[in-house]
Amino acid sequence: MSVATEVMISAQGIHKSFGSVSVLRGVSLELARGEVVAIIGPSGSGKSTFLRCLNHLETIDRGTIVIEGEVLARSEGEAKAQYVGDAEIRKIGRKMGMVFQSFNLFPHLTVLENIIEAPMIVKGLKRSDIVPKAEVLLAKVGLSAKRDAYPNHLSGGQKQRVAIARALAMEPDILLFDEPTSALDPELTGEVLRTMRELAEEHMTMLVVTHEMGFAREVAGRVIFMDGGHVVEQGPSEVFFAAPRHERTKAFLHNML
Ligand SMILES: Nc1ncnc2c1ncn2[C@@H]1O[C@H](COP(=O)(O)OP(=O)(O)OP(=O)(O)O)[C@@H](O)[C@H]1O
Repeated sequence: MSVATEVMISAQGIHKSFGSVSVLRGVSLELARGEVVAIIGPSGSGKSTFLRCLNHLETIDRGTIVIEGEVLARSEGEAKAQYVGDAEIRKIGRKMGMVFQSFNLFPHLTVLENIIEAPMIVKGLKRSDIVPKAEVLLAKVGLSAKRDAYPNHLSGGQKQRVAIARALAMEPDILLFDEPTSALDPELTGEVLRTMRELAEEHMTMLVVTHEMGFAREVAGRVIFMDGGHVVEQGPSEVFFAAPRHERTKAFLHNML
């Protein structure tokens, strides 16, 4: 019996400029439930901008974004994209959690408070309901002992694991990672990648912008190579790395591997 693939993210023909600089020039991507997809490419190719467009941290100029069947923005032909109303944007936004390169933890809150803040404020959950869940998440990322510490007493790798726990506390269906290990010293990337690998093994749907070719090769099921605001090439990771087809992909991988 075949099981229909559930499309979690559908982005079609996304265009985005900052002033006169055209950063995304017709980027399309589909992500199915449980997929782990890595987006790789040279600096400035538009990877982070694309991710930020998906969860409305940036607005698109043209194209269509549908999240779990719900339209976020759509454009007819060459027309400017039209967004749905604010309440729908917020509802769609809650389907996605985001982990940033720079962690973005609240420095004046403890680890636990960082994790429970959004569920309490955005979802209106009671502290007594969310604290036990936060403690389970802290155990999951291996940081139970840091429950009451402040972020400035944590290593970069620990901060990023708190940021992952914080994103998970909102129970998103999709996790977006924007270069989660790029700000870390090399010896600290492993612990964060391990946490991400565990999430992948639990079939979390993940879209990961990364410079970590090892992660893209070993954990991602599919790899997308972006350059100059275009998707140049994509494919199952084992095929992508074994036999890249485009010269630009080959040159990029040659420099990275
Ligand atoms: N808010 C902004 N205002 C103006 N230009 C921006 C803005 N955000 C991104 N850009 C520009 O868009 C281009 C693409 O940036 P983006 O961060 O998406 O690239 P990237 O592929 O993620 O690069 P990196 O791997 O270095 O993070 C760059 O030229 C960048 O300067």
